[in-house]
Amino acid sequence: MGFVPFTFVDLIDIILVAVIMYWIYRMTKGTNAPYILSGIIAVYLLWVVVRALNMELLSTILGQLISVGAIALIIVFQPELRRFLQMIGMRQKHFNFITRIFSTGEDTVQTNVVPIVTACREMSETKTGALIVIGQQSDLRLIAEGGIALDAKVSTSLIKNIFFKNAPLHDGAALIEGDRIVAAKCILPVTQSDVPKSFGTRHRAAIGMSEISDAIIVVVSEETGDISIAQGGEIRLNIDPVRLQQTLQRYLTINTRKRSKKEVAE
Ligand SMILES: Nc1ncnc2c1ncn2[C@@H]1O[C@H](COP(=O)(O)OP(=O)(O)OP(=O)(O)O)[C@@H](O)[C@H]1O
Repeated sequence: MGFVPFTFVDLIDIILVAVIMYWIYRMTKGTNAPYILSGIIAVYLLWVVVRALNMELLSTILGQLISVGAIALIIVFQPELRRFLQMIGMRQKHFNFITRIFSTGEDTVQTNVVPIVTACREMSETKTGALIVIGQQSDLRLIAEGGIALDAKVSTSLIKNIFFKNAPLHDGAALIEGDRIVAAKCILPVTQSDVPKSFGTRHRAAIGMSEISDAIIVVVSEETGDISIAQGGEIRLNIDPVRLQQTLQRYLTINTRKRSKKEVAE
């Protein structure tokens, strides 16, 4: 018996399936979707077996179930599909070839974390609620467009002013890119993952935003004054200002290094 021929197209096929499976894993991490998905796969496998055994009645019933399956999938996985579309919407800024050619390098200005950390420390002391998104490579235009455009230099006073209780812009998130506060009063996507019941919408929005982009989100709790930081779908609760500064600097440095490596490779 000879070997099954393995072509270059088969290799691409396997890589693409692996990438899709990884995406599905990332999008469904922490939700009930994997259980539903395994149920669907079980029904499908049963249908294949039943058909192979020529069991007419069962095969017809399962076949009918599977034919309406596509619509059922869209309904069941609506939150995940939504997150997936948002993820595509917030693709990397440099992914776009045309943008890369015409890029002036302005978007690589490093964020100075010191005024942000000082503002968070002072807001923490006064228990002023805040939600700050620090953008990196993901394109956050959609988020900025949902808020009020600002385009002002990052400063401690301005951040505190935005989140000052009852100030017109205090509700929602402030978006920082490079050294500018791009917008305030932005609405972030709330996570659909399983998070502790004690998490309110501000913390859920921080996690949700970090799931669909590479942004770093800093939260100051209005209830406790605690500072938390969300990145990559994970949230680190109650970190002190010194740790906040170190963590922000580390996240931003990692990304800058990744970027310069990419630029060298290009
Ligand atoms: N999707 C969202 N996008 C942006 N900001 C949001 C969003 N959801 C809630 N917020 C902000 O969070 C505030 C409500 O926070 P809430 O008390 O529900 O959350 P929390 O996580 O318990 O935070 P805290 O510890 O500060 O009370 C809102 O007034 C609004 O400013």
